[in-house]
Amino acid sequence: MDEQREVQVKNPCHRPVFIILTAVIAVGIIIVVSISVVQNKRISQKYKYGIVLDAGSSHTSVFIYEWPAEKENNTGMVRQTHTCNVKGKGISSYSANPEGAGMSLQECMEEAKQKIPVRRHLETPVYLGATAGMRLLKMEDEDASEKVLASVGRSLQKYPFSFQGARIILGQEEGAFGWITVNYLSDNLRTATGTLGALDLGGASTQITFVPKQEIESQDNAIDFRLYGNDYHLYTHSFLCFGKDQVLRLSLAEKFHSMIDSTLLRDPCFHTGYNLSKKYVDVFDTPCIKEKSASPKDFFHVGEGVWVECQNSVRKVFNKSHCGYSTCSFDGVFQPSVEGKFGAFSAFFFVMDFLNLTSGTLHEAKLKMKRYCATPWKEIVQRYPSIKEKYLSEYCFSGTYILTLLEDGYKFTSNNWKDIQFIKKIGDSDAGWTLGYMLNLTNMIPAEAPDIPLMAHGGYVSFMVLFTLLIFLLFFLAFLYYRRSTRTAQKDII
Ligand SMILES: Nc1ccn([C@@H]2O[C@H](COP(=O)(O)OP(=O)(O)OP(=O)(O)O)[C@@H](O)[C@H]2O)c(=O)n1
Ligand SMILES: [Ca+2]
Repeated sequence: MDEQREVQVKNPCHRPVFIILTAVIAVGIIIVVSISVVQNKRISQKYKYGIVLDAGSSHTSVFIYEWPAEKENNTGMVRQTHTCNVKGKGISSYSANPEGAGMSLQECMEEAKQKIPVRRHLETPVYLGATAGMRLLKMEDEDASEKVLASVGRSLQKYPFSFQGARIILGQEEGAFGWITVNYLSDNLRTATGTLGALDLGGASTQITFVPKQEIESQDNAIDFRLYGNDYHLYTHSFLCFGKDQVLRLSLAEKFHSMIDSTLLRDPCFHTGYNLSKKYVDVFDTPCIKEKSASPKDFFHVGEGVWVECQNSVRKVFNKSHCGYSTCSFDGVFQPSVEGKFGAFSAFFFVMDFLNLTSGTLHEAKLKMKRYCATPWKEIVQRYPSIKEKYLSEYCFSGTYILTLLEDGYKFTSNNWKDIQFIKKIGDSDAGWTLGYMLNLTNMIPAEAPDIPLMAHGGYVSFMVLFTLLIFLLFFLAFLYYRRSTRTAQKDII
């Protein structure tokens, strides 16, 4: 009996060291398995989708966004996977035929059905936001604007997605969501290391949004956000009628008032040799022009190509006569001094990119514009045969308007000109208000910072390798210890 008990006591598996070693190994294996399960969930991740329609004054675009389902609240996770340009003009041009507005969206929405996996259709939200074109139509004919919105709403409801509404967004929203988009895509919101101002130029309105150093004197221009645990106090303004198509009309109307021969409009913002018969209504039929001058049905639009005179004529569009605040941009609108870096997108980019003015100094930009505007129309048409003549004819005017708006309107100078980056996209996604609008409506940007991930991928791999090696070492030590203990026990018995 005594002999048997002695053998049992000496069994090495029952010794404390061995038990501790086995427990450590077991815990180690559990940790390694748990971490690898949690970490590798990422591989089998599912994606979610969202659709935003940007119903602009000149055209409508459909944007499809995608993000990993489990990382909804992490910054930088949403990206644009597809975009479709609706054929034809913007929805506000369908005021006389509202049904046409809804029908115009069909082709792009069919495309969206193909691009988004069928199992995600029902839960995919669809938002339509209309901007300045519809704001102007509402001012002119509220009933027509409601019919157009109802038509696009009916059309979008026919698709298997989750329709969330079609509405005219406010100018402040357009500015603020554009700012959120560029800062989200640049990963500035999580890091809080400074933000990028946003400059958006459309056909019918333009927006400026940034974090100012000065106090915001007008409440209409102030917006507050708390994003990822940081507070932002933004200045924003949307100038209705200051999109480039409306300013062209304003500028032509201004020239009409001082014309001697009302059938001949001489224009320094168009190239020499440009001569086209245009309709008077095409200039004046907009609520942006208050004073309609009595003119004939048609007129000849004749180019003169003189940049300095063009800039003088564009300057007349900015009303600087009154300002009820310490500083104003124009039209009596309060604006603090521009601050920090800016991203300038949509027509700011299209025009400056075409004119090769996205880099260089303000002085160089002016010299290039002078040369470009003085180039005869015949030469311009030959140089750019693939560009539609209507667009081509307007670049001298548009470039001049952009330089004047930025320098005389917003008060950028040759010193901070380099702080303006003309951008189309950041990564895969277009700069514009649509992404910020969707992030806001889906609550995808939390007010407080989300939890930091367990560990970065590099750290995870190193941890797993080291931990596995450690477990092997422990196994080996346990084996050596077991062998030595059994040998000693056998010797003791003998
Ligand atoms: N490749 C392109 C695309 C567009 N445009 C012009 O740029 C202007 C504005 O385009 P966009 O930013 O798309 O304006 P919208 O969103 O339609 O207008 P808004 O924001 O004012 O509603 C329009 O005059 C359009 O003709 C351009 O010159 N070159
Ligand atoms: Ca726009």
